[in-house]
Amino acid sequence: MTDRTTAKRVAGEAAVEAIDDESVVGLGSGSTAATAITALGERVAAGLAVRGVPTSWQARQRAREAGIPLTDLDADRVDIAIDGADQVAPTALLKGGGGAHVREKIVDSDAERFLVVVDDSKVVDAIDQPVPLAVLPEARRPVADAIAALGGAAETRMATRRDGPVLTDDGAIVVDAAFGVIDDPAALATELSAIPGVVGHGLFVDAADAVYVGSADGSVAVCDR
Ligand SMILES: O=C(CO)[C@H](O)[C@H](O)COP(=O)(O)O
Repeated sequence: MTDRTTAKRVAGEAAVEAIDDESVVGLGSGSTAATAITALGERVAAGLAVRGVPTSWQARQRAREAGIPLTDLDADRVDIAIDGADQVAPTALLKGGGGAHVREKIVDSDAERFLVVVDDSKVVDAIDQPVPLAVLPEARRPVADAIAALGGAAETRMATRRDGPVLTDDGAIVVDAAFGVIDDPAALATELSAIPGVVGHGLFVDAADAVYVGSADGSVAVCDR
């Protein structure tokens, strides 16, 4: 097991301890959130009564395998969501490495409490990785032009196992928009949301209630936000 794997697992397991009986739980996407789904499945097997709301096809499959009963946002409000992130800065998260950021934002923002689980390599002073966008396919070129007008550079994320772009669970293409170091994530988030054809973006501003940061030595730092 790699150091990074241990760090992710302990963060996921620690966050799952915060889930109360009878909760509706947002189930995040990605490898770190997967450790929380596994740990939650173990608590369900031990008698915890919860219902999960998956943030992606992947999360749904993992939850089924873990034995977690599922519900949806029509039927239930989310009490607590646990999700990963690609970067964690003081006032914002970057998400969408797996292209699930639109559904993740819907579920995570519906939650009464949103817990982020990361290994310690994800904590940064400022977000500097490209921002994933979910874009309607017809809007690819106009969105790229709008990103350029904001001083960024847009690159369509291509699939590795087939010819064509990466598609989200909802059929949007994923465009990664590079801006270098993002000094004002709130302002950029507003600008990205206003671009026609952008279904959603991976900047989550002031969204987390707590961040669980796992380390390779098995320790977890919990940072309330
Ligand atoms: O936002 C996400 C998917 O869209 C993931 O939560 C994010 O990419 C982190 O993934 P991992 O825990 O595998 O590093």
